[in-house]
Amino acid sequence: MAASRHGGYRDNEFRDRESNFDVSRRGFNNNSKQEYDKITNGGRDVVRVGSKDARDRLSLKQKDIRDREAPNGSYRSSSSKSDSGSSGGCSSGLGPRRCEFSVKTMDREPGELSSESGSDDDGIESGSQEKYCEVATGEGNRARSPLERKRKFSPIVWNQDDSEVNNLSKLRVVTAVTTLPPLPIVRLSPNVPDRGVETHPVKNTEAEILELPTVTNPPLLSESPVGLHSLLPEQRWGNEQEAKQPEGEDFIPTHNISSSRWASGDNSPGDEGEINDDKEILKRRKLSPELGMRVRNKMLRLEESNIEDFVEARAKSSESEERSSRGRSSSGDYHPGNLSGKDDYMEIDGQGSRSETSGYHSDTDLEDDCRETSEPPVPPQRVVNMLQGCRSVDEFERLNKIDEGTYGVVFRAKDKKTGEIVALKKVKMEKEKEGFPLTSLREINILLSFHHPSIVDVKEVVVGSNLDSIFMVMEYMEHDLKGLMEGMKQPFSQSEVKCLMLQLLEGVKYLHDNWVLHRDLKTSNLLLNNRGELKICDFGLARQYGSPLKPYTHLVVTLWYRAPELLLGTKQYSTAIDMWSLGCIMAELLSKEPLFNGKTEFEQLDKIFRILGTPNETIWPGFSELPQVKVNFVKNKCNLLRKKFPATSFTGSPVLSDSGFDLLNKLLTYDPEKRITAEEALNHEWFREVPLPKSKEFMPTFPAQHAQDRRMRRILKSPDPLAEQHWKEMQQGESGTGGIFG
Ligand SMILES: Nc1ncnc2c1ncn2[C@@H]1O[C@H](COP(=O)(O)OP(=O)(O)OP(=O)(O)O)[C@@H](O)[C@H]1O
Repeated sequence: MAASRHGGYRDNEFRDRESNFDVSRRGFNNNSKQEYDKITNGGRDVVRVGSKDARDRLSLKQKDIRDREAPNGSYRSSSSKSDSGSSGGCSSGLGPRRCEFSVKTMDREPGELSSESGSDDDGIESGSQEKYCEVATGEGNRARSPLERKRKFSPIVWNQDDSEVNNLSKLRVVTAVTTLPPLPIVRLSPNVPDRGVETHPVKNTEAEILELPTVTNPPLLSESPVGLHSLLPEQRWGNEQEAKQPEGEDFIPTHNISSSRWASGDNSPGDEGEINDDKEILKRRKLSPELGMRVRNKMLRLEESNIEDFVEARAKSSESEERSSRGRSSSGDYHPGNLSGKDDYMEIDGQGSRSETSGYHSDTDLEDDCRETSEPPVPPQRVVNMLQGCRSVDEFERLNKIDEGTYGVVFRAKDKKTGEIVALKKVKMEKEKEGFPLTSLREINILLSFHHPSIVDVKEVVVGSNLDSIFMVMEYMEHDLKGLMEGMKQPFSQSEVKCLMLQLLEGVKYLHDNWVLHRDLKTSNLLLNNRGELKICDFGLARQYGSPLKPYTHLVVTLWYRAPELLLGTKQYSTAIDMWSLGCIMAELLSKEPLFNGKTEFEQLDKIFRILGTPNETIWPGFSELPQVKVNFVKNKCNLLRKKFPATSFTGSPVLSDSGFDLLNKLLTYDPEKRITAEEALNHEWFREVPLPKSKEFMPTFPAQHAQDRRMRRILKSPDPLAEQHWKEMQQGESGTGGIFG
């Protein structure tokens, strides 16, 4: 009956299969890929993408299905894809995992998480205050705050084997620099330690002059275990060197060239041994000596900012060591934020509201980055050995422009050598004279460091013929969810939404477990490929967070997906802001329409309050003290969300079971402390009830979107009246520094 439903695929046929699956999922975590596969594949543990047999069987099965579906011409062929790399589903291609948490996901007894919405309809629709409070306060969630819950998971143990955990003093140091490695932080010159470095002025995106240290005297730095001399090509870094460190002695693991994907022998079958000779590098990279030098210098500058961070991290870690040896509690709790020695330090973001648009990058954030080396940085497994040079973008054939965002233009391209189709995100360097955009540095660094099936994979960084252009080479994804839904006649089915939400939650859990807030989760930043895989992209606004909370800008997250605490001006926020966005996304996936589409912050809050009820001090302690609360908002005592998502509908409204509604409510809980966490959401009953989550392999496929359609369509529907004008300006201002990719 639903033969041509936005993909021409018969939903019921597979739903029946899915309902027969034996799903006894007892909690997902990053290490439970098999379980994840099991549930997303309907509990059939034989269907594991990583297994060739399974793939063969799957492809046979799918061929059979395809044959039957052929007339619709839209059933996805997953078997034909090689499933290489991280796109190989959850069970394959994960690469080296640094996220090997020793913290186990809490096992849950069946039935423990039963839906609490019960007869929500009555309570909510009648506007019962009691019922309203029950829903809006997220009573179902345990009272522990997400931060507390996160803090419980000290990152110390994340990357360590049990044997390593035994040595606490070693761990403390390791944590400071290994599991908390650096983002390439541009530091204000006054903070640059006097270690024989000179500074090069670089301006950040906010036109503020910053200075990056350039090493002129490696021997001085070599006093520290993070000696910069070790970054010279003839030196090797990484595990080997770390292993030689005497036990008990502080050591600072540094850039692990041997684990770099650009390092010799790693991912480059043609490279024999490490390339130490600059000329050889240039020859191999086919770059002119001049260009090669410029790439090197440029990249070296980025690398050095990392190094500087290591140096400072080490200083701080020693400081922290000292402090802890003096008066450390014996609890063993260890929080990354404490590394800084700034536990009681609180910066106040003095900047005012500057924009309501998404993608705003605040001074506060920049300053945070400049000053706060205490934050838990990204582990270094995938730190790029930039000394080895980058490939030129000329090695790619431009196919078409996919989209253009605030920070970059995205092209579809083909690797001339391998024929692989990739997405190239060109970093916008409009303000090149002001320095390399910090947002892009963050994005590159995070994406190169993180490796997860639900996070878009950045394969490498390449340079344009002019060094002003830098490109991230990403796996190509056929769609973004925003553009996709705009072209769909009907919204996703519940089982499809479950499949997408599970993948999304896995990705967000991975980020949060690794102390990163995405801060811009929205449907246009969720990519979907024709293998049913969802991946989060656009980490331009992502940042690390730590304990204790620090004030950040509240001007993050596109308006429609922005959490109420941000809209109300809080500057201390955490993972819960991403969870709110997930609630908005879940609702949008179910209904194909944005849930709260305000044009201004006020209107956005107004829309939220009209649907969820106006919060108060009872349901959200601390609410009345939020900066923007003085504004006279609508007083609505009813939560009308259930009306939008009824259990049954004859009017075409998207339906949602009690359990699904419970999850939605918990994601859209006002009080961020009570809002559900990614881990809890992954364990929610909704994912275990019928209809079960659709297997990725059985997700429908969609025709590829036309180049540029994505952005133009979005702009036409944008709530921002200036969006179209901005688009035209962007088009005009496009500078051609990337050759055919200009
Ligand atoms: N790997 C990819 N494969 C295919 N399309 C992609 C890929 N990465 C990004 N895109 C497309 O490009 C768009 C813009 O990418 P991205 O969000 O990373 O850029 P941005 O400049 O940071 O955007 P924004 O203005 O939303 O901040 C995405 O919405 C998506 O449609």
